[in-house]
Amino acid sequence: MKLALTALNKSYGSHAVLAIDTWQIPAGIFWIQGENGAGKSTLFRILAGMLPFEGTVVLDDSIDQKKQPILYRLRVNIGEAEPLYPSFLTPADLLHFVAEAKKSPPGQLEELVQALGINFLSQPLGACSSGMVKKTSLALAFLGQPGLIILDEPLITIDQEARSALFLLIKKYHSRGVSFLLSSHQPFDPADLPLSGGFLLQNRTLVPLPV
Ligand SMILES: Nc1ncnc2c1ncn2[C@@H]1O[C@H](COP(=O)(O)OP(=O)(O)OP(=O)(O)O)[C@@H](O)[C@H]1O
Repeated sequence: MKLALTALNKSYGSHAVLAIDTWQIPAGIFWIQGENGAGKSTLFRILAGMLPFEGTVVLDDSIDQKKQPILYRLRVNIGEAEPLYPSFLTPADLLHFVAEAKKSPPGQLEELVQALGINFLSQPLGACSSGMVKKTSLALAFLGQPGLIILDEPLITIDQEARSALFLLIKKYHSRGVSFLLSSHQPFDPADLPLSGGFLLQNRTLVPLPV
């Protein structure tokens, strides 16, 4: 997987949030850091195809998000920092819907449910704790056959067991060729996760950081 951005600009009204001339990452696991309000979630939502922006985002030198939106969205998944879902839906409803939309291979959904300890499949999300909702969102982010999985603050609200399960899943999918973009205000322990590189989002652009 290779991701390349060119002349990417994003503003909310008159508030400019991102101005990235060029940025490229090869396959790997990358940590994006930045202060509160630096624009990490905005960048992640743009990369996931959820927000309009100026510029180009291209995967593997060939899949342009704006020109091949369906193919692009099959290859890029996101787990949002603070996911919000309709309260009447259950984790099972969401997981089955997304599994179908993302062309999930047989057995994948069950494997993710088991790995993340989602033993509340039929409980409406409105009655789930924030950690339960977050675990559901993390399972959703792995569904299908993505080349890139973006996880915005994946560690918030989940317990130690789920955190270990998540690190194992990231390593397993990475060994199959999936790349990851992660944000976290807490550092990742190299014993938990082998990072390929890091970037700081500052002054609306991305600066490489030593890992
Ligand atoms: N929908 C929106 N409308 C207007 N401004 C927004 C919107 N979403 C984000 N912003 C602004 O864009 C800037 C970047 O926000 P963003 O959520 O991308 O930052 P972040 O780096 O993810 O922050 P945090 O670490 O606090 O989660 C902030 O100044 C924020 O107020």
